[in-house]
Amino acid sequence: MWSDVSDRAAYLRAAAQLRGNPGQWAAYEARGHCVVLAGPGSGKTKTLTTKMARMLTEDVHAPRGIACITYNNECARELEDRLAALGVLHDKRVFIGTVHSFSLTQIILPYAQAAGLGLPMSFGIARRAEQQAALLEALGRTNIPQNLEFRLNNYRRAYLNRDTPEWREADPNLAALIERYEAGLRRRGLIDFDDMPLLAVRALRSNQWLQRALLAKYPILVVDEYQDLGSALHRMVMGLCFRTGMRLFAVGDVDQSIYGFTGARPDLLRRLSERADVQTVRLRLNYRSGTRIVSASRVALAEERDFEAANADMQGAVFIHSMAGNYENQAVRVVRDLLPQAFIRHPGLNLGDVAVLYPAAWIGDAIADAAQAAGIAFIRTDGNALYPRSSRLMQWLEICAQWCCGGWRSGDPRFARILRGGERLFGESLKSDQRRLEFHRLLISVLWGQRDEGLRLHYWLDQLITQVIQPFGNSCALLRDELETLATFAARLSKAGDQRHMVLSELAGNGTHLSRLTLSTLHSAKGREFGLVFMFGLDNGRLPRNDADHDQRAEARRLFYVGLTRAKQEVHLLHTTGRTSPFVSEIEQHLAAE
Ligand SMILES: Nc1ncnc2c1ncn2[C@@H]1O[C@H](COP(=O)(O)OP(=O)(O)OP(=O)(O)O)[C@@H](O)[C@H]1O
Repeated sequence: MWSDVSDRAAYLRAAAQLRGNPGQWAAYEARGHCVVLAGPGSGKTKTLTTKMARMLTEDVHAPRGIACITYNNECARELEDRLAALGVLHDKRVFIGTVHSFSLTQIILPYAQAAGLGLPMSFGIARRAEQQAALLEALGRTNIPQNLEFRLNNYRRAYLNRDTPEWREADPNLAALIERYEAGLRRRGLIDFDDMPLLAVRALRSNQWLQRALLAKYPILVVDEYQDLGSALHRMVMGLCFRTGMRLFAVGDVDQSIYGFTGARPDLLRRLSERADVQTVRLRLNYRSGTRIVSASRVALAEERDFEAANADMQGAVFIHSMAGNYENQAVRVVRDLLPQAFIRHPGLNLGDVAVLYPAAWIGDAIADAAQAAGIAFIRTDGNALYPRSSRLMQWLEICAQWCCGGWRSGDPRFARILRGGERLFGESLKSDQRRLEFHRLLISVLWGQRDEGLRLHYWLDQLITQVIQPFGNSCALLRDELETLATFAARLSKAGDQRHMVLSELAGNGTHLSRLTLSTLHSAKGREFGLVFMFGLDNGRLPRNDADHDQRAEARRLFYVGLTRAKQEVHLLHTTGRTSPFVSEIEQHLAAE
């Protein structure tokens, strides 16, 4: 949670930059519902954060606040960082998080009983093993067929209203299985991840007073990356904003929709922007990328768009590399040749300005191994990362580590931020003032006593786990998954673990991206920007996949577009010789014709 704007000058300075762009300024000045629909690098996030800082100062007065919903915890962290840079401080006035966490913390936990959701007084969030046990029971089998969980969850997301005939008619067997599965979870006193938005929508639909209670708390709803958020959020927006009176400020880009496979519906954003009671703003200028990268991205998208680079003097460059050998051989070439050559062209950049992006996490293993062998520090943000980047507990530990590695002296991060983050995580067990005080006391004493960046991470973490995390976290139902993630990571740090040599500064560095090469899937790179981008593994059969149908091929094309548009100065498209992705071939033809 965040709060007051401590430094008005910071957001006013940011606003002065928007003034030169009529679209951004119109969005900044909008008083009613407003949707910003614009391409990559056009300043959607910049406009959103600056406007949020302004609305918190000028439009919404304490104790009321603003709820801001975004796609995942990584995007939420990006927004938190950008807001912090605008002087927006932490407290209870602002919610920033995913649809799931909004549903859980703002609707289900406070109102489950009053809203008649049929949940027990005390319920927990199902761990993976518990979900599987409930599903096996519902199936009456000993194994779960491949893809079933994926299909089941997509079905739940697609048919929100179970009172309609479609719920049962579209796939009667699946609908019945889901009902048995959910009943099994409830018997165990559990809800799962996908239950969260579903229960929240149900609670809102049948309780007008609940919509008004949320309006009282949050008169403004801000939504980032609208194209990737599914029907549940759209339903909430329809109810809360267009029937109950919350003001909506949403940004998104249909061309960057890359989560259709999880049930995201980009057409919902388009429909929203077509409403007569919504002011729709379109932005044309790309502030991020050089002119050559912008024109290559138009080719990549294969749709008529009028985007232009904001700075015509900045050309940027697009390189295509046909590479022999397997991914391991190719990765060595990236690390040994291409990366050093790029630094010679751009001596002002450092590793933190570079990303290697690839279509799937396993392809990233080759780059990670080559970087490790070459002694290059990197940070992985994909599924094969040291720990899931989406873990709020691990994100909090990263800032605790930063504080111990010098933040205590520089004020970056501030201890108040660590404290509030901790209070949010362990909130369930901090109900009394005395308990909260005890938490503050223990946390400061453990962190203060371990201010040494060379400290073995295993030792540092062990102190924190035994003295703070276990005493305050073990009784928190909402932390069960997170504690499992932490235990897995801690095991890797132990004497027999593959990460036993890790020191504190490495965990701190994981949270900053500074001076580290970023390794990421194309999906996880959404919303980010880098000076130099290497897109690795762009082979036919991988992007798009061999078995892709029409829609999947279109989504693969958008994914390619998202990757390409992360780059400011240079983008490198790398593919295996003889297996060029058709998307790369199109760019090749475009470059040849230039
Ligand atoms: N009016 C402006 N003047 C100068 N720089 C700007 C302006 N608007 C945006 N920028 C800069 O352009 C870059 C891209 O902005 P931002 O990340 O907000 O774009 P976005 O539309 O959210 O991009 P994407 O959809 O690709 O994630 C940032 O470095 C931002 O600071």
